[in-house]
Amino acid sequence: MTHTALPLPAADGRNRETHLPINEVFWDVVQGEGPYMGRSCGFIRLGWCNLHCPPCDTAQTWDTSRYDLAVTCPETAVAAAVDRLPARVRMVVLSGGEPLLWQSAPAFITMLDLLGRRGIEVHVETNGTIAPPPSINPFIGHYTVSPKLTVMGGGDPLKRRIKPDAIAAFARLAAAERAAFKFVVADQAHIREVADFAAEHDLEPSWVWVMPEAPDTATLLDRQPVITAGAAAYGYNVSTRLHMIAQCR
Ligand SMILES: Nc1nc2[nH]cc(C(=O)O)c2c(=O)[nH]1
Ligand code: SF4
Ligand SMILES: [Mg+2]
Repeated sequence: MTHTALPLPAADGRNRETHLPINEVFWDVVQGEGPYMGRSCGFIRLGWCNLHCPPCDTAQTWDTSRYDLAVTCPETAVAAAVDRLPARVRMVVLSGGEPLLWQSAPAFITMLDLLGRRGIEVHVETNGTIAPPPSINPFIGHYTVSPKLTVMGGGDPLKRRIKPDAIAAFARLAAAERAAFKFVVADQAHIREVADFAAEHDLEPSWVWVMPEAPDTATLLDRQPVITAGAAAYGYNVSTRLHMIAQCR
C-alpha cells in the first residue's frame, strides 16, 4: 500500500481559510459508539488520517491506494457544511479520518465557531495521537479518544500510534470529565492489553470504554457478550456499535 503525504493545513493556505476536505455530513442519526451512545446527533466527517488501521471502517477518508480523495473528500466550504444541518441538530460529532489534523487550519476554527454560534454541542472522535491546543477546548464539549492497540493498529508502528504526551493531555481532559477513552477489542486478551495500557498511562477505569471490533452485525453480536463480561471485571464501561444494529448511518 502506498500513501501520499498528508496535505497538512499549511500546504494550501488559500483554501484553508474557508475549506476543509469533508467526506460526509449527515444527521438524524444516533451516536453509535462510546459514552454518548444513543444521543441524537449529526456527523461531519473530515478527510485524511495519520494512521492506516487495516480494519478501518472509513478508509475512504485516507486510503489513496483505494480511493481518489479529491472525490471522496472534496474541498468543501465549512460554512456550507454547517448550513446543511437542520436546526433540530443539537449535537455534532466531528469524526474522520483524524479530525485533529486540521486543528491549526483557520477553517477548522471557523467551523467550531459557526457550530458554537448555533448552540450546537460539538464532540470530537480522535485516535489520540495529536493533542488539541487548549485554545480549541472551549469549543469542544467532549473528546472520544481511541488509541490503536493490537486489534486496530497493525498498519502502523507503535511509536506512530501511541504518543504518550498526547495521551497525557487527553487524560487530563478525562479527569475534567471532558474526554473518555474508547478501545476496540475482539477478545479477552485484548481487554488485558487495554488494562496494561491504562496502567502505563494512568487511566482511571471509569474513563475507559471497550467496544467490539466488528465489520458486520453478526460479528458484533457474537463478540458483545464476551467483551461485556470481560470489561466488567476491570470496572470498564462498554459500548456496542448501535448504528450497526439500528442500521442508521
Ligand atoms: N451513527 C454513527 N455513530 C458513529 N459513531 C462513530 C462513528 C464513526 O464512523 O466514527 C459513527 C458513525 O459513522 N455513525
Ligand atoms: S485512526 Fe481511525 S480513521 Fe484513522 S485509519 Fe485508524 S480507524 Fe481509520
Ligand atoms: Mg469511526
